[in-house]
Amino acid sequence: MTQAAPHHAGEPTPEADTTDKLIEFRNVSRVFGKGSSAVTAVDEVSFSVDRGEVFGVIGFSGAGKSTLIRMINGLEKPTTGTVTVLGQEVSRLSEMKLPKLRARIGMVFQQFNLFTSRNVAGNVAYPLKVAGWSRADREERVAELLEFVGLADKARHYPEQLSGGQKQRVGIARALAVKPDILLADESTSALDPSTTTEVLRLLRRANEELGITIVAITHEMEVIRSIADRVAVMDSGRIVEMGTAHELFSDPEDGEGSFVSTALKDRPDAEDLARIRSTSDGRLVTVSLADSAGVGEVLGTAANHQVSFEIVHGGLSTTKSSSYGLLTLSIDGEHAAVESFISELRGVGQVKEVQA
Ligand SMILES: Nc1ncnc2c1ncn2[C@@H]1O[C@H](COP(=O)(O)OP(=O)(O)OP(=O)(O)O)[C@@H](O)[C@H]1O
Repeated sequence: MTQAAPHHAGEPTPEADTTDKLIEFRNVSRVFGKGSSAVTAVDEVSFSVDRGEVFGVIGFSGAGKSTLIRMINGLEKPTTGTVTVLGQEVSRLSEMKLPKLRARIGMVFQQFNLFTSRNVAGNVAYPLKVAGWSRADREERVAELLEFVGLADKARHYPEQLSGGQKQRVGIARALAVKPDILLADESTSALDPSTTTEVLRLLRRANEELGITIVAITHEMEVIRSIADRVAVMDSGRIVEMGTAHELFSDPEDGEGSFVSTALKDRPDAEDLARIRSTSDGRLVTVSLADSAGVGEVLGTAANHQVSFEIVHGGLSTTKSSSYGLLTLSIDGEHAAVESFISELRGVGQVKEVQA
């Protein structure tokens, strides 16, 4: 990346922030402990996040997601490698400069972390007070933010009077208060029920689309990635094992036992499903991965012309932030040659794999 020469030892100038790569990890590892008890929480990770992107990091518990996100705002330091945020190498910033960088990075937490003794307006105003905003400016900004998150009528309520979803909306308003460039969302919906999750995800999406804020969201919930992420990194044992657009990941997940995406999507029938399917149907089983669900209906509609019949025995169609995809398992009945010709037609709309029953 392009970066201006440091103006004195180890501290790049703020003007270095001219790049569209807001965050860059280069060969970053973080090891906790020493010797035989050492744990490599993050292992040789490299990726970058562009301005305006929603970047999701997903993986099983203990994969290293929290450690990774904490390196973005300097709460953790890499053992090796470099983390550059807004043009500045985080671990080289002085105690004086780190708070300035942190002020440009908002954070939303799983447990909301609101001040119970302050009301909603007081919680949202807090970072503005720390940043030295005048009372009049604070009041104006708080009103604007509460309007944005749909809680204008709750300004004088205390956190204990709010639902989980409302508390998280206060958390988001507070994180956005000082107009940061980056929002870090650490399992922001994990404590919420499904309908509240949707409401909070919709708000994060609006923050990205309407305010242009770059978001890094770490989660173990596929739904979060599916509905807001542009690009995704899948972490396993400290490493990034898959990375791509949300669409690539969902429409063509890595096969194999233990692959996070395959397991979470349950995209292919497992042994139990197969036994159930086999007890009711003896057709040829294939899985069709659709990178785009357009066209599949038309092909399925030609089954009768091919003199085959089929049944969708597993999977379905779904959408990501920007597109649709599908993973269908079909049981196809008919003469061998007819089934073959129907399958070759299916290959025109997706990737077809035989399912070994
Ligand atoms: N301060 C620490 N000291 C020692 N080990 C740590 C520390 N922080 C994290 N670890 C270890 O590093 C590994 C990665 O942890 P991390 O919390 O980053 O994973 P995670 O994917 O965020 O998991 P979760 O979703 O459960 O929080 C784990 O094995 C964890 O026990």
